[in-house]
Amino acid sequence: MSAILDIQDVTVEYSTGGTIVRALDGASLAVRAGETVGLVGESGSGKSTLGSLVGRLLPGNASYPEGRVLVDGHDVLQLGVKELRTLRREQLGFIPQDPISALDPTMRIGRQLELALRGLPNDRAALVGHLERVRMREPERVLRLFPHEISGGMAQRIVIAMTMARSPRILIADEPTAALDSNVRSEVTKLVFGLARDAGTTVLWLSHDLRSVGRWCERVAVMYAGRVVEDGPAEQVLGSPTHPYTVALAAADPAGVQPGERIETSSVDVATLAESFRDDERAAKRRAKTRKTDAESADDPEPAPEEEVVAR
Ligand SMILES: Nc1ncnc2c1ncn2[C@@H]1O[C@H](COP(=O)(O)OP(=O)(O)OP(=O)(O)O)[C@@H](O)[C@H]1O
Repeated sequence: MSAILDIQDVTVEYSTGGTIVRALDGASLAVRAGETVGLVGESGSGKSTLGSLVGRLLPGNASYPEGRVLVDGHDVLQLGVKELRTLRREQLGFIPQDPISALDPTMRIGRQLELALRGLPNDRAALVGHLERVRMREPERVLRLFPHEISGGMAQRIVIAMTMARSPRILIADEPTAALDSNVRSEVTKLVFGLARDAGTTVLWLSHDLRSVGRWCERVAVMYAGRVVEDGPAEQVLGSPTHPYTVALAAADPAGVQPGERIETSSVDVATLAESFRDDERAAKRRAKTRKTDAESADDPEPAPEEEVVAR
């Protein structure tokens, strides 16, 4: 089966205060329709940048000089504004880490949900139905509330309801449970994967939590220094990691798999691991070189101004 999402050798650079940070450095990932892929990696490895790039939702200081991103064959980085908007609305769904910031603080939940459902049935009964799908208690009352009157868990359920209402072909969830209390995390995770399965939605789940990735994703891709360094079935990548970085990540993750449960680190040659890790660090430093730029330089590509963030 061909890929519904095909990220090919992409480079992304952020320009800040006269310096350039290379956040993606030849990242590639192909995902087939219906797959659930966990994208893991330490902070700063480029997960959010890769996720946002799929919808061309990067901030204005980002440029992408190399590579292609194909969503169902559409070349996202080359699309015109109108086509891009249509692609986002019809094919993509995003769930951010901080749900409150995704909601408009000045508008009641009901009105926001109604707007998110434009083009679909969005009468009162439909709105209540969407909140019930995300197991919201007292949905009628919640529709009348403002974002500051609800908890983070409720806000995330609302964002999930808005996102999944359109049954997106691809869902990009960027650490969607990281800001939630631990007691609601697994419930929200289960909810997202359940709705995605029912809709046949492909999931790209960005996370630090190897345990939850191992439980919910059939495939795992590991990012390091702006590229995907290991990719395969979850059992294989988490159970017998081959790249030294993946071994270290699995071993170091406190929320990850218990020793002896799935990750076997005892067979790793620590000296070899440390040496390859140093090699990786040196390579990463070279790649993610933070070089001085001349703000006036005509050679610097103008960062592509992004249009409005996709309506939620
Ligand atoms: N808007 C920005 N401006 C400048 N640099 C940025 C910007 N966003 C991200 N970066 C840099 O790009 C690199 C990759 O960041 P990114 O957020 O994609 O990584 P991540 O793996 O998602 O990290 P985290 O798990 O902490 O969210 C980092 O060096 C980060 O500091």
